[in-house]
Amino acid sequence: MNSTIIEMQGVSLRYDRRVVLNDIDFSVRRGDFMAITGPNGGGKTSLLRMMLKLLPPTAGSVVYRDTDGHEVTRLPIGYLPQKNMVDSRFPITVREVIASGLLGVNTDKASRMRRVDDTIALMGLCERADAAIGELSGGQLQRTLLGRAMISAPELLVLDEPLSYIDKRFEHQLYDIIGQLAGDTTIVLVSHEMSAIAGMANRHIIVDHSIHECSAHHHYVASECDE
Ligand SMILES: Nc1ncnc2c1ncn2[C@@H]1O[C@H](COP(=O)(O)OP(=O)(O)OP(=O)(O)O)[C@@H](O)[C@H]1O
Repeated sequence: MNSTIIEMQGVSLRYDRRVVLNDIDFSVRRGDFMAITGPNGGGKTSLLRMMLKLLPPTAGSVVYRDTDGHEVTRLPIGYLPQKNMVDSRFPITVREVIASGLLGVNTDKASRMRRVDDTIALMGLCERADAAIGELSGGQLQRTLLGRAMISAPELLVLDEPLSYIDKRFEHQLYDIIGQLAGDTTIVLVSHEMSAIAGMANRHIIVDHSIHECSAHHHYVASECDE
């Protein structure tokens, strides 16, 4: 089995003359739990968006590989974007948002509805299931989007700041959920609060216009991370 799922080669991203990411060579392997941190504006979200092929790099290539090592155009990916990238004025309910994570997944209606109900319960949203997303608190919206990202049990889960707006009680539940997925699901997670979640990851990355891979200990002290 080929373990590389995403391969980035010579990837750069520029806006006009401003270099956001410079000549990155980087692979995600199947089963990795990759924790990414770094300063504001360092390029973390841009890196994720290029990994997801939502943003084309200025130079270089992003390639997806199947388990035989063949290049494929698509992968089953669940994505939790940063909350500020979601338009909460859109007239759609919690249940509909979570169910939209199953679009393109081939299941019958009964099991689809069961999965939606189970995910709503897992995210602690039973009482808000039929609320419009514009009526939710920040944490409830975050849990709704997390439910959408996870409901299809994707091969790769990309989470941009999953802890933002989340209260302490759900934070611990989230660690349990992610802990259960880790190993079977490849996880790429961006967070500024690395304390608890970094301990669960097997790879630790600092993104500051380039990529530094470190030991877990060094994750807390970016300046020690020079290779
Ligand atoms: N569409 C755009 N046009 C111009 N510049 C952009 C655009 N999108 C992002 N940038 C710039 O690219 C840089 C990297 O942004 P990015 O959101 O990737 O950083 P980040 O590491 O995720 O930051 P944060 O920790 O604040 O979330 C920033 O300087 C940002 O202003």
